[in-house]
Formats: sequence, C-alpha cells, structure tokens
Amino acid sequence: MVEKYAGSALVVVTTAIALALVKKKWTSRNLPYPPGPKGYPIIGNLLDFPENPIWEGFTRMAKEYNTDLLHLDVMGSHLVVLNDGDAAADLLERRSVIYADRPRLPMVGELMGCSWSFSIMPYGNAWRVHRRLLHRFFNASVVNQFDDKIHKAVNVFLHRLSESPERFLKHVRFLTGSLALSVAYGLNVGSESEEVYSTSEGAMNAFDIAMVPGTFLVDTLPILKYVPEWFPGAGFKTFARIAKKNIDDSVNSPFKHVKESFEADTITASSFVTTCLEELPELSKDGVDEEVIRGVGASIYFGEHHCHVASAIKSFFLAATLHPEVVRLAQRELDEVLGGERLPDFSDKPQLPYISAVVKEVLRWRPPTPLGSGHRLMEDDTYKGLFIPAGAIVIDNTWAIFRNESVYPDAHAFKPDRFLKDGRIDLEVKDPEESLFGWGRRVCPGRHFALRLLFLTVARTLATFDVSKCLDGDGNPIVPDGKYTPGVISHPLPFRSDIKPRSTHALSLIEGS
Ligand code: HEM
Repeated sequence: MVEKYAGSALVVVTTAIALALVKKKWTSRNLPYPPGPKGYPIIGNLLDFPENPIWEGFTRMAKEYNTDLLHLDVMGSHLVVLNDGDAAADLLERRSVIYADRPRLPMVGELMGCSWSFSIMPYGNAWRVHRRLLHRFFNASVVNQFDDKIHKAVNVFLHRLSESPERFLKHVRFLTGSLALSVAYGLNVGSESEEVYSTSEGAMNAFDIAMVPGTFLVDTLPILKYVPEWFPGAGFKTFARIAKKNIDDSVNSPFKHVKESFEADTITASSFVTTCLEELPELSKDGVDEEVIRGVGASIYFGEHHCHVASAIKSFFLAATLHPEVVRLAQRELDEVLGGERLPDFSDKPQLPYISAVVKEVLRWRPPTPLGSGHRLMEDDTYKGLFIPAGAIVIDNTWAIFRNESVYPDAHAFKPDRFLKDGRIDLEVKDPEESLFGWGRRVCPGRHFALRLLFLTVARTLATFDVSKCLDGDGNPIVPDGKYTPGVISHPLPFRSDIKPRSTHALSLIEGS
C-alpha cells in the first residue's frame, strides 16, 4: 500500500518537475538569448559596441552572427536589435501591447526636466492622454488643416533659396523649425519665428546630445543622479542644470505668449495650442489640462521631430546634387503636368508618381532615423526559439531593413525607379514609409504631416530650381562626399550644391507665391 502511494507520489512529483522544466524551458530562461558577441563579466558587451555609424556596425554584426535578432548585454541591461522588417513587424507591431514602453533616460527625463518628451514617456495613462491629443490634430483625415501653413512655409523657403542659394542647409532648418512654431503656437513664419527659433537652437542641441543613449553614464547607473553637482566628475549635473533652464525658457515662453494672447482675446493665427485652449472644457473630460497642452506643444516644436523632416530634405538636396538624371526626369514630369504655368500642389500628387518615388527613395536611401526609437519590453517574450527578457530595449535597425537586397536590389544605389512600374507607383515593392515611421502603438503620429511637407518641398523646389554640383576653380565638378552625422537623427554633413532658378519665369512663380 505504502509502496503504491510512494509510487504514485513519485509519478506526480516527477511529472510536476518535468512540467515545470518544460514550462521553464518554453517560457523563459532555458531558451537562448538571440545571437550576439559573448561579452565580458560585469561590463557585458560594452567593448563590442560598433564604431559609428552604429547602425552599419549592427548590420555587419547581424551578418556575422547570421541572425535577424542581435543581442547585446550592456552592463546587465539587454539590447535587442531587429535587423529585419518582418521580425520588427512581428514583435513591435503585432505584439505592440508588450513592446509599447520606452527606455528610461533619467538625464533627459528627470535632470533636464523633459518628461513631456514622447521619446522617454512610459507607456501608461499619461502617455495615452498626450498621444490622443496629438492624434486628434495630426491623423490622416484632418492633417490637411495645416496645408495653408505648409504652403506658406515652403514658399518662404523658395524665396530664401532664390536670395541666398548657398545657404540652403540653413534655409532647410528654418523651414521645418518655423513651420513647427507656426503649427504649435501660430507664430508667423518669418522674423517672429526666426527670433524664437534662433534663441532655442542651443537648448535643442543639448536635448539632442542627451537623447543619444550612452552619452551620459547616469542613464545606465540612475543612482548617479543623486551625486551633488560639486562632486568631482559630476559635470553632467552642470550640463543638466543649464540645459534645463534653457529648455524651460524655450518651451515656456511661446506657450505663455499664446496663453496671454488667448486670455486677452488678441489671438491672430490659429494653432495647436490656441485650439486646445478654446476646447479645454471639452478636452478636460479626456484628462487634458494645460500641462498636457504645454507638453504636446513642446513635442511638436521642441522635440526632435521637425529635425527628422529637415534631415530628409537635406538628403533630397544631396541626392539631387549627385544625380542630375533624377533632377531631369523629375522636372520633365513636373513640366508635363503643370506646363510651367503654376507651382505644383497637393492635388497634383496622383499625376506626379516620379516625385512620389523620389521622396520614397530619399527616405529609404538615407533614413533620418537609421535606428528607430527604443521600445522597452514589458514582460518576458519568446520569438522563433529565442528568449527576450522583460526590460530589454528592443530597437529596429531601419538601415539594415532598407539595405535588404532581396527587397531592394542594388540597395546602396539611389534609384527612384525601383518604386515605379508602367508609369505608376508599383504596389508590389515594399513601401519604406511602412517601416520608417516605427511600429505599433508608438508609430510616429506626425507621419502624414511630414509626408505632405516633404512632397510639397521636393515638388516645388524641382519645379523652380536646378540643382547640380558646384564647380571648382578648374571647372571640375565638386562631388559631395555624402557623409552623415552619427547621432540619433542622422543629417548629411555640410556639402555644397549649385542651386539656381530654372528661369526668370520660375522666379516670377516664386515671387507670386
Ligand atoms: C520624416 C519625418 C519623420 C520621421 C522619419 C519620423 C520617425 C519617427 C520614428 C521612427 C518614431 C518612433 C516610432 C517607434 O517608436 O516605433 C517617431 C515617433 C514620433 N514622432 Fe515622428 N518622424 C517624423 C516626423 C514627425 C513629425 C513632423 C512629428 C510632429 C508632429 C512627429 C512626432 C512624433 C512623436 C510625437 C513620436 C513619439 C510617439 C510615441 O512615442 O508615442 N514625427 N517618429
């Protein structure tokens, strides 16, 4: 009898252990992490991090380890880089509910006081309230409310380009920065926004520096935030204090200005902030208050987002400078549709497939964000027999996704034609706009706005200007080296381009715009 129970107990215990082992094996730790370099005790893969540009390094490393998912250990924190579009869609899109959090960056969020930034805002109710408010203004069906502002900003850009073409890179920055000020706060694109924009440029640079993961040790060892500023080696505290003051000033002063005008009933131009203040009683039912409006306004203007568009426009000028054949084909299409009689508009887009293909190819060839934004995994996950632990930072390598030869043959070349078939956009070719703007719940809410601005800028620039290589003293073309900055938003390093109005008629179209 005893033996019988002992035997049954043994079976139960053995089965329980077996089940526990199976469960353990299939739920977590016994599955391997995704492949990656082995690393060292304590520091993990700190020494294995590729040189800049880091996205190219990750692409090479993924090939070396023959994997789409690359794993690195950064002093005990897990980083998983997704080098394939399908893997990114499977995890960040289809399992978005557990991949929607953001990494914690105490330097930007706490020490520099930018908790309003979406790039570090944890997934949760506060994020939802901010996100819904932004979506209300920028979703595909209402985003054309900003078309007048886009027209005005692009036309000012063309004027500036005709006056001082050699300063085109500066004009691009002003185009996107002043438009953001106009959209967020209703400032006039012109001297009014120029003043505000130029005073906040330093603060924006500090923000950009701090947003690069790994710049400040305090992001890896958050306890360092308690170190006093006078302590040797605590220079980051001084950096944070000064940056916080400048950022607060940059973000608060336009908001305060609009709020005072609103209260005095002297508002002259519509804007995101004005409309929100008008609708506050209604919006407050959704959890919106003045602080939320101030934060979202800051994200539109001060966050890095309009710099993404600026990077894409600069890359367009680089591509046009390097590829005269593309400029010729684009201008032929524009002339056929417009007859040189007027400037192109949004309604012309269906008749301008080559221009659309140029925009797609610029975004694929030199994505403004070659590495997407980090997503923080909220619970343990497994994928194709690999284990990804809760807390891991998962990031899509857009560069690698756009360099996949089986999707984009001759991927390093700039070829707008790859998106065309029989004179139309070829729907069989993977649209880079589907992965460039990120994934799931965190997908870029400004993408429709950005694409409208890009289309109009490229179309109107090519309709009115020739873009080509400058010549040196001996008449030889100066070929830009095409190098880019290594930061989270990658911009072409300054280069020269010969930009001239196509004709006096083109100049008159600009004058009349
Ligand atoms: C070519 C231009 C742009 C590119 C390439 C771009 C790209 C991206 C990417 C890759 C993300 C991260 C998505 C993810 O985490 O999966 C993002 C997020 C975001 N973008 Fe954009 N973006 C652009 C323009 C804009 C503009 C003009 C705005 C302003 C309205 C904007 C607002 C945002 C915001 C607020 C987020 C954070 C969303 C969140 O965390 O919930 N973006 N963008």
